[in-house]
Amino acid sequence: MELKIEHLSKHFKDKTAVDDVCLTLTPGVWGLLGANGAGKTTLMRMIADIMTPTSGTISYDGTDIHKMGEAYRNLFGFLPQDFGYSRDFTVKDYLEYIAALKDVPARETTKKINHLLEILTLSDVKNKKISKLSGGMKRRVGIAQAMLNDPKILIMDEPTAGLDPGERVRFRNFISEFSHNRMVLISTHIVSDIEYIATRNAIMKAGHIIDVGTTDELVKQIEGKVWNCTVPAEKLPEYELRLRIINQRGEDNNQVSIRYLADKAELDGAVPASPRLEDLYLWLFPQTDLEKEGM
Ligand SMILES: Nc1ncnc2c1ncn2[C@@H]1O[C@H](COP(=O)(O)OP(=O)(O)OP(=O)(O)O)[C@@H](O)[C@H]1O
Repeated sequence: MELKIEHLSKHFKDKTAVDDVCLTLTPGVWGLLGANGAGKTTLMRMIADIMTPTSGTISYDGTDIHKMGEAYRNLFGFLPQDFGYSRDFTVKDYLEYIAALKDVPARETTKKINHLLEILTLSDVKNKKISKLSGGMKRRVGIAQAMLNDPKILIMDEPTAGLDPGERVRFRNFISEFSHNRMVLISTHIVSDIEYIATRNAIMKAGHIIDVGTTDELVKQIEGKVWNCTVPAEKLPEYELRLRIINQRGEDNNQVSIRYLADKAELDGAVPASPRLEDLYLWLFPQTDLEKEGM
């Protein structure tokens, strides 16, 4: 089972949002990482077949998805950044409505909905109006609707936005289990949400996929560039100007433990740290770049 994206581009009037992207998705969880404006949403919308590419093709097991029509949609679940629902819908009514739209057989609908409500800890609010739910609950209703037809391909745009730490952990475990024999593509800029569950990651910058690999493969490129050091607190302002400090934690005796990115140690007593995906993300997307649109 594979989803092959070949030379896919999307041009808007004065903007190229996705630029000649080639990527082959295989079963497992795929993290799509990139800063704001990198083109993640545009790419996902084209994979979901709700936006027409300017050029390029997407094929599922060798068949162009446009030729598959309904058959492709039946394989597919999509959580957009903002999913639409009528203000008057209760959670249960809404999921029943989506199940009907997705041609889920009527005899399976109630069982499926109850199962998803339970896993996503929404059973207690199933008769509440969606408009009255918290942001995290609304997001979980969005996740439930995307999974109603048991999709073989599940695409989720920022699924963990608004989830609290407990909900994030449950989501990660749930998706990990669900991804067996399916393709799950998750876009996020919260790297820790996918670091431990992504089989592979694709990194997107300014419309291009700039790297693809397992977390271990990807972080190799910054081995020897991540450092830990404990420094006196009064030195911190000076070091903040000189170094790319990515984490700092106050210690006893007016000391601060810092983690920073640099080609060499720079400070006496610095020890190399094992690189993590978040370090790579910050290496590839320095804060100054993150503030610019399109990186
Ligand atoms: N309909 C549109 N018309 C014009 N430009 C667009 C349109 N949709 C997206 N863009 C531009 O294309 C670029 C990529 O946008 P996209 O939303 O795909 O990025 P993203 O990586 O999903 O960002 P975010 O994480 O903020 O959602 C941005 O510069 C955006 O302004």
